[in-house]
Amino acid sequence: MIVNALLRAEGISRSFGSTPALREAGLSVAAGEVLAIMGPSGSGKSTLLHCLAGIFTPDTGEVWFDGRRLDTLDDGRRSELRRTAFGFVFQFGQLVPELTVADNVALPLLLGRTRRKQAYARAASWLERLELAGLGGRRTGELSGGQAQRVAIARALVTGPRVVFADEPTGALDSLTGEHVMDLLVGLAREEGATVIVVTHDARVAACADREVVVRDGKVTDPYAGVLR
Ligand SMILES: Nc1ncnc2c1ncn2[C@@H]1O[C@H](COP(=O)(O)OP(=O)(O)OP(=O)(O)O)[C@@H](O)[C@H]1O
Repeated sequence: MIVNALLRAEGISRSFGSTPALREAGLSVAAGEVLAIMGPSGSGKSTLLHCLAGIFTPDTGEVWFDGRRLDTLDDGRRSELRRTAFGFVFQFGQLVPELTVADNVALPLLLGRTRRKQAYARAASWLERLELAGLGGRRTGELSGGQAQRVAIARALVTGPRVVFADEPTGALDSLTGEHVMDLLVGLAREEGATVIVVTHDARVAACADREVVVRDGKVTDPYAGVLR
């Protein structure tokens, strides 16, 4: 197993009503690792991601982040941890349409009480890194799918997160655009030393990862497959 894992799930189970989504799933993720979670539709990938990120709490089992139990933190502490240590990229619908691109990227910093001027300066620098310079004043509805996903990546990375959670980040994009978006996400996260956990159906997306695990029937089939350390 991974010694000193940054993030670890141990025997986590979670049901929705009578539907079991996770059945004693286990997974360890090392700091700086880029991990792909694959598996059939309905196998429990998103539920696992949400439990690792503290969005859902498992019914049983434990989740540890950086040596601390995450699943037993109260809602306020878990949302603070999500805001400060984690970044999120979803398939779509994550940007606030009433706000401009720059507002969307600056938002997590403003919520964390960074001063306005500094927040917008950092947002502008991240927009540039994501090849979006000049688009800061646009409304998100005026963007292409690939541009919107790059804005979402800028927003996920602007706070300097330890872990970026991505759920089908290229699911709504054509394959060439998806590849470009993935290259930017993985490249920039590596530059920043962030860990990336990406749920995907796409083998080309998984190929960007250091390691790939498969979820089947609510379990990680071989949680240490491909572990090098
Ligand atoms: N909010 C929910 N309410 C009820 N059932 C849910 C909910 N979320 C997930 N489930 C059920 O839990 C199981 C696992 O779902 P999950 O979304 O984790 O799978 P997945 O592998 O991510 O699927 P997909 O690849 O299709 O997105 C499925 O049977 C699903 O129907």
